[in-house]
Amino acid sequence: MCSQPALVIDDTTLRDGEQSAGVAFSNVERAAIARGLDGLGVPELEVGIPAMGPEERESIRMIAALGLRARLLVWARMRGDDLAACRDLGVWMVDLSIPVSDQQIGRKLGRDRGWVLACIRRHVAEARALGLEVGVGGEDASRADPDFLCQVLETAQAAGARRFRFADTVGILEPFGVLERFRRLAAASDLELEMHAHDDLGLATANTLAAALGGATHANTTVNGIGERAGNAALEEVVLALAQLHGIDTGVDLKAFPALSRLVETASGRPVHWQKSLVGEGVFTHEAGIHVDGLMKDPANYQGVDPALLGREHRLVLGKHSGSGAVIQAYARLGIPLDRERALLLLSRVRRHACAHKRAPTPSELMSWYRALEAPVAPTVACS
Ligand SMILES: CC(=O)SCCNC(=O)CCNC(=O)[C@H](O)C(C)(C)COP(=O)(O)OP(=O)(O)OC[C@H]1O[C@@H](n2cnc3c(N)ncnc32)[C@H](O)[C@@H]1OP(=O)(O)O
Ligand SMILES: O=C(O)CCC(=O)C(=O)O
Repeated sequence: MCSQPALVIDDTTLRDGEQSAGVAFSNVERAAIARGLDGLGVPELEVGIPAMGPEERESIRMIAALGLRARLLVWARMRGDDLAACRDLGVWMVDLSIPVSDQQIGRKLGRDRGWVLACIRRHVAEARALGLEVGVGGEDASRADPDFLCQVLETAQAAGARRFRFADTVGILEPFGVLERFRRLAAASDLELEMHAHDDLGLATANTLAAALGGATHANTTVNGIGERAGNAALEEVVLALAQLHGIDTGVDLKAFPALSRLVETASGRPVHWQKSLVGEGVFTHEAGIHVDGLMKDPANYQGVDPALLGREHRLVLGKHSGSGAVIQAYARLGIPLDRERALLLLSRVRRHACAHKRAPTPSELMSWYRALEAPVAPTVACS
């Protein structure tokens, strides 16, 4: 029997990720993304919203028929019609979502806390009767009264839920507050606890890590961090940071991640920034002379993250900030040994080129500068 990883990734690229404004995956893309995630060993996938209609339900059925190893979840509002739409889809679990902050209970639904608890009692039991595992999605949990949140968890557990999803719906938490909140919830309940973080303040990954330290058993992620507004916690960041910083295993192997990242980038039409951590094209590319010198002596000098974990490698390029060592190395790769004097002459050529063109020189440009340097100087013809 497989043992459960120390923290279970429940990736929501196909639900919250697709909620990113303007994104709509085709069924072919949805299947490819699901397969890609499954291939990395992501154990849970949230794959859609059945209440959206027959096309969405068909797409969910199609993913369920792929025979993936991952357990599949769907998202639903906590109401009878949404739940009815979750029948016979071949999924394992439903996340029944209900607002838990007074703000949203009152100003979005026009209800009160008692109504929320009554809904949980009723609909969790109904979902269980349909043969579904149930997570209660606490929408806007970050703005909820902590005492009420404990009541929600107690009610959810008594009604037969196995999990509570803590949603920082508007992305306003910071790691210290998350740690405190999860410690309290973990002490108050036996439910699985899932963190759902948004990146409005650039803290989604940090908050997910804090939740893990505070007792979260599950975490929502998306590929490249796509999702509502500023997006969700990025799968690649959460997996790698949990492992590297806290020794927390998710069972997810990122060596093939760049291909999935590119697939989601293309299918979503949301370009990955050149400097986006771990997957950006430039994040293992080095130009500055001191860094390149240090890396050539020992990668550990300037390596915080091993690119091999993502199936990538360091790339050294020449530019305005290069040093002579990098020039010697670049010419050595072209089969040309350089002494330091020539390297310095060519370095000034490299710098002029970088300032004029804002890019690294090509091998043929390097060759032509070298040839110009080596060309015999034409004799000066004296004018009579
Ligand atoms: C924070 C999150 O990310 S939650 C997930 C959000 N995702 C989406 O909205 C994407 C998919 N959504 C949809 O396809 C549609 O919005 C649907 C099918 C869910 C609902 O469509 P419609 O019935 O036309 O309603 P519409 O979207 O205009 O408004 C949402 C309704 O849901 C209600 N609602 C919102 N959350 C909940 C909840 N957790 N439980 C019960 N009702 C809820 C709202 O009060 C509103 O109802 P009202 O019209 O009676 O005031
Ligand atoms: O209630 C949930 O399941 C979480 C919904 C969500 O995506 C959010 O609140 O950001």
